[in-house]
Amino acid sequence: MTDQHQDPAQAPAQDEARNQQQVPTLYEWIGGTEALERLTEAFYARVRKDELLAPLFAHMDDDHPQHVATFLGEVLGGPTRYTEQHGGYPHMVSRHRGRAIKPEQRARWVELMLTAMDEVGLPEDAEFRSAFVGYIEFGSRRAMANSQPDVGPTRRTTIKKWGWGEGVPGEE
Ligand code: HEM
Repeated sequence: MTDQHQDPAQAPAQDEARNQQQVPTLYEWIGGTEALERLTEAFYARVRKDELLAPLFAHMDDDHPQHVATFLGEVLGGPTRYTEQHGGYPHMVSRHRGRAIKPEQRARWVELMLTAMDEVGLPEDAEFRSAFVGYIEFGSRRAMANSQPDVGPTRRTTIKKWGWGEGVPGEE
């Protein structure tokens, strides 16, 4: 059936589906793996020099920033490489377990991440920043909770995806 002959009752739903397909993922919007790796390199360079955070990360591998970039890429709707090649969600949780992250360390982690976002020139539109910062806030609070002594096993086994939420590009 051509567009000319489509049932008018179905047209709004089809328009909506078409519009939704045009909305890029946060992964595409940020600039893909290359942008995420720039972000995590700049971020962990700051972490290494930070008095509150450096002790927590004293033993991280050189490829830690790259692994976190891969994880974030999957969260933001990019390739599912962290799940396929790096142990997925359970591995990420296991790396936070038992570290007893303190509230002031989490807050500093978020602060340095926001600084690094500006440093590497991530998109500055309100829609992108609010969505990404929303995830950083969410993920850092989950990491802190899962790092506390005596916390039980997590129910989640797969990486949670994050999208635009209420602020989608192109809307006022
Ligand atoms: C959105 C928030 C966060 C995400 C997405 C995240 C992600 C990750 C991932 C993917 C790993 C494992 C990397 C690998 O596979 O090698 C990891 C490890 C780790 N994370 Fe996080 N993390 C977050 C928040 C935090 C916070 C708030 C802290 C502490 C303030 C923290 C401390 C650590 C530490 C200490 C490790 C282990 C480093 C090592 O290998 O020695 N994370 N994180």
